[in-house]
Amino acid sequence: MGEVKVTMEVGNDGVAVITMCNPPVNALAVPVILGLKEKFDEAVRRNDVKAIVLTGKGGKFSGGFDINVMQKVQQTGDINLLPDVSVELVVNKIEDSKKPVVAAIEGLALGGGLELTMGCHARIAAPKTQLGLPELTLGIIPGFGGTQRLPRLIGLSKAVEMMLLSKSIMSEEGKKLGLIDAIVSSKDLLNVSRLWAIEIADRRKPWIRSLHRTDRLGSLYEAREVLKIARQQARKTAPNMPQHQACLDVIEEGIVHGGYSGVLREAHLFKKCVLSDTSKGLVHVFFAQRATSKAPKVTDVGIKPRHVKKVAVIGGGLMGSGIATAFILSNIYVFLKEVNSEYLLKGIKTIEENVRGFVTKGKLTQDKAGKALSLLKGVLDYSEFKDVDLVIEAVIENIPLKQAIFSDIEKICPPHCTLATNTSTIDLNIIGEKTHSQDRVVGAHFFSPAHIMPLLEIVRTEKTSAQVILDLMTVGKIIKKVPIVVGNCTGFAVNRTFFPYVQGAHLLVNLGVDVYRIDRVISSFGFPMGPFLLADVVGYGVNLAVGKEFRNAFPDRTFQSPLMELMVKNGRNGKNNGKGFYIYEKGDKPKPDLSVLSIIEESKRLTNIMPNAKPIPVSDQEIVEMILFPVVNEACRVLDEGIVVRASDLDIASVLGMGFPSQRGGIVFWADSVGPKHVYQSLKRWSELYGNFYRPSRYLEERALKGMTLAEPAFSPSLKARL
Ligand SMILES: C[C@H](O)CC(=O)SCCNC(=O)CCNC(=O)[C@H](O)C(C)(C)COP(=O)(O)OP(=O)(O)OC[C@H]1O[C@@H](n2cnc3c(N)ncnc32)[C@H](O)[C@@H]1OP(=O)(O)O
Repeated sequence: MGEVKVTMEVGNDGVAVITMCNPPVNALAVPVILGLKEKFDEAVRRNDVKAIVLTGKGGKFSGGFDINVMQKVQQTGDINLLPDVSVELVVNKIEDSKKPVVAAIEGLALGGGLELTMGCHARIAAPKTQLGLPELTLGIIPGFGGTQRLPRLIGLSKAVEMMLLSKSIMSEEGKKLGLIDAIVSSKDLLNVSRLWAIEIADRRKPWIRSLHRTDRLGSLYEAREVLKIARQQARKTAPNMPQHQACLDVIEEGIVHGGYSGVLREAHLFKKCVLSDTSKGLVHVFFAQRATSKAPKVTDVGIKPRHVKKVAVIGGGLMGSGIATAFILSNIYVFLKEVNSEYLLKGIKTIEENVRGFVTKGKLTQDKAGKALSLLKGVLDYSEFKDVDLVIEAVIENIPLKQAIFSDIEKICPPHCTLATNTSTIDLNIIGEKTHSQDRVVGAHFFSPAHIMPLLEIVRTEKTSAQVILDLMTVGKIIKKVPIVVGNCTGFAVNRTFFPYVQGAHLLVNLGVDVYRIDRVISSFGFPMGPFLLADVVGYGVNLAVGKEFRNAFPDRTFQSPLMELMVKNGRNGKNNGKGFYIYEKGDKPKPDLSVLSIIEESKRLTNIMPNAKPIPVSDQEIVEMILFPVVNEACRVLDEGIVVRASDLDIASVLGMGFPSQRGGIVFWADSVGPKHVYQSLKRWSELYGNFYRPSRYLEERALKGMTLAEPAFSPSLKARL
């Protein structure tokens, strides 16, 4: 922390170079902001300073305002912890300075970082510098004048797109758009910036205050049209994210009443957004995601990850081909193994389609797609396995088959090779039982579709070595996944925690609640879709198999719903045979298929759990709680058993693996904001009415009664104090 500072050096040319230093990304922590104010004052005061250059140390300009400060404000409610930057620093000390200021930008300028540069009178950047205003992903709006200056520099449409989609651009594009005045090599960056600053001072280059510009804004009519369309789109794509509308409001204020007025309104709404629940949730997710890269006894024991150059994937089904796609897209060689050429060709075709999908969506160039596919080789035997670094088995869930594969690969692969399985249900100790390499056996549980879903659950047994886990975590990040390290149990951390989600939905249906209402309520809570539409999309086979697994593992707390079996018996298997809870017509939203109601009636007759044979009355909130509190309850058991190392890993798992709304911060964070006591008391009441499925766990009960949060570690000081 001693390195957090702002320095100033004045050269013989009369240029003061002000440098921000707060490794690794020069986040604008409070001391940096105070340091900037002080140095700008000094530079303006000093007679030997003619012009100013603002830059960041270590090859990075700045990653933006320090998100830790925002979290502190959220935890304490003390808004005064936020320093006044937008007016006091950016307008008064930089933009309205008597001396010209040039930003010398390298590496990245994000959020508040980019906003500082836009207050300067010119921006010079190194090639491939990342520029963006990603604030909306944190539930806030840009707060250092970005909503006003970006549209004035690059035009309203592009600025709105960059802010609303939190889309960064590279300096090359920035130059074309007018955000960057010149691109020069990193080596020349400071020199060119100094000269540029002097030239402005000498009036040989224009002295431009971005906030005063209007030439890129277009007419008021045009601006209103752009904003109207953006508002409509945001309502559709980000219905639960109030910061999107707030951002557009603030932009409009500036267009109608002038930039300075916009800056003031922005500062006001920025503070409001910081204190919003949406931002609390999203800021939590930001830190929770970063925390996943630290695994105790793995990342803190001084070992270094080994390079994974070649990977073998066994099984070219949906999972195997998705996994192979993820690797080749990140420049890693993949051997895809199948048992016969028919299956192999099918697997390769799926991979080609996956890759083409990225090209169609504009996420990959044709060139890169070709390069990726050239890294794939289909094989029918193990001969290529002799020099692979990682094998991922992704065959059907069959114990003897998996055991046989693991004994084979143990013999053929080199001794350093990691032996991973993508099983989602089978105990890893059983899979590795027939090998002598249990220290190399690990779970690499991807989520379907594996080339798209960002979560990777790394499952360790008591025998898995730290090196193997570290290697998998590292390669996981290379293929752009977020790896969470978890322990071995039925369903591991993610499926196990979310198992009661489906169960709760089925219990409610059998208690008389309408399936379509359940789906509606769950999507308005923020899930991408409700549990029944999800079942349709995934197919009922998965649902039934997983259900059986959990019934066996946790017979005391599973609810036996006959509904899925009845659906299958009636020839229904969801979207893939066009017969599910919904009707699927091309180009249309799925519509309820009311002919399903008779099947639901039969299920209710069979379970016969409705009190007095009448549907139970429930509010929308109760629907959410009766489905999600059992998930919280299972999360508590997972925490209690130490299956995850920290509660926030389950938050990330729920957001990235299960579609839990990120603005609610993840399943445990949400439960803590609702209050463990309320969760506990509700479950207790329902367990008396509807049985064991709702029985509160020991962990939940203890924390609710002690007034603790679910997230705090068992050994936290606050627990000790209570003991
Ligand atoms: C008023 C203003 O408008 C409000 C704002 O500016 S809000 C902030 C806007 N900025 C952002 O959202 C950027 C967030 N950061 C990122 O996206 C990425 O960290 C990055 C692209 C800057 C760098 O990525 P990468 O090189 O992979 O490094 P990464 O591991 O993510 O980050 C390195 C460290 O910097 C920290 N960090 C990055 N940006 C930070 C920020 N703005 N504040 C505080 N810490 C930050 C990370 O938490 C991480 O810390 P850790 O090692 O202790 O976990």
